[in-house]
Amino acid sequence: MHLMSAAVPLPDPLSVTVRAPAKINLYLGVGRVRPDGFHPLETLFQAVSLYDDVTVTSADEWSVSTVAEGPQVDLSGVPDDEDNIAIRAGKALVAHHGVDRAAAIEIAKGIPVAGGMAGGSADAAATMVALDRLWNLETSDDDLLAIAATLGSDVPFALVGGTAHGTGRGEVVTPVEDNGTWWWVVVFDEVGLSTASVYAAFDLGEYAVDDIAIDPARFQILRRGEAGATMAVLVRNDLEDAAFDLRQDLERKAEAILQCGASAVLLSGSGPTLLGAATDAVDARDIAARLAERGFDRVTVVNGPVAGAHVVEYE
Ligand SMILES: C[C@](O)(CO)[C@H](O)COP(=O)(O)OP(=O)(O)OC[C@H]1O[C@@H](n2ccc(N)nc2=O)[C@H](O)[C@@H]1O
Ligand SMILES: Nc1ncnc2c1ncn2[C@@H]1O[C@H](COP(=O)(O)OP(=O)(O)OP(=O)(O)O)[C@@H](O)[C@H]1O
Repeated sequence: MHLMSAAVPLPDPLSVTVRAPAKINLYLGVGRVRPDGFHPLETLFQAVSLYDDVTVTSADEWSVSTVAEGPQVDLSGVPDDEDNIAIRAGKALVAHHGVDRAAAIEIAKGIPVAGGMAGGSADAAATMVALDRLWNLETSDDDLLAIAATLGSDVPFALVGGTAHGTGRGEVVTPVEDNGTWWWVVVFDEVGLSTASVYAAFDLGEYAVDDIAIDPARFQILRRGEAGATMAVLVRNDLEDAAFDLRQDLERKAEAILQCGASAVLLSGSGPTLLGAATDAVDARDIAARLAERGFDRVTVVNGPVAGAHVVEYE
């Protein structure tokens, strides 16, 4: 697996910008909680066309600043200190190489905060790739993936992108053949939902089932690229009932998305973002327009799969 493209044009850039995608879980099977507090997962990740851009510049000390790119992004929950996962990622990379360096990190955030689309994980992945290029660290793919896993369960996938099978607590990522282009109507929420609280509600509701394995038919749908009508057969999210327990309004919202023409509705990761499945781009825009008519003002259209963290600017 090659996360990094081979050629770096110049030795000492002043700044590097890396783009990392949001993710959705087409399938999210969740088992009973493990002794370490995490839940075993069987998941199908898909990277979708909603992004955070992270720019890094060498500096005397670590800093991070964030700007919102779009009305779906409320920055109030984003730390501007060392709690920010981007700084944690930078420090983890530096520690791995045993070098004493720091950087100013600027995040242009298009992925909603605490929306279940792994925006923080995207920032962590983007920061690592950007710093690796800025300082020519030549970190191996395996090392990047290993460091990513220490930062969060979703971070390795943000490096890999595309469509992938996630196992373990989600951090073990294997690319999956996906020949389709999948269109989704994304319905954001005004209030975020904490991932840990949704997993806690999952335990409280005793929602774990014995069989979380992904059946071969789902891999076949992806391989054939049968988007559209088959999406309803493909999607599953075991965290849905737990998220609906915490936020009763989400179930009504999900019904509205179906009434507006989506062939299936799916909670994005731990929510509260909801996804409506569309057959193609035109269908997706029609569904989004109908939702807008019904007063949903935080709606966008995305497609997947798209690339994982990749350099977009090198100065
Ligand atoms: C819901 C998903 O987005 C689906 O991909 C992920 O499982 C969440 O991944 P993440 O946000 O990167 O989560 P982490 O930062 O690793 O963990 C945050 C918290 O979520 C819970 N957690 C996370 C992953 C997992 N497999 N089981 C869990 O129970 C734990 O309470 C953990 O303390
Ligand atoms: N760079 C960052 N961007 C967003 N949130 C961050 C960042 N660094 C730390 N955080 C903290 O992490 C919390 C979760 O952020 P994030 O936006 O990644 O949630 P999420 O999309 O629901 O995650 P996931 O889908 O992986 O469960 C935020 O509420 C915030 O307190």
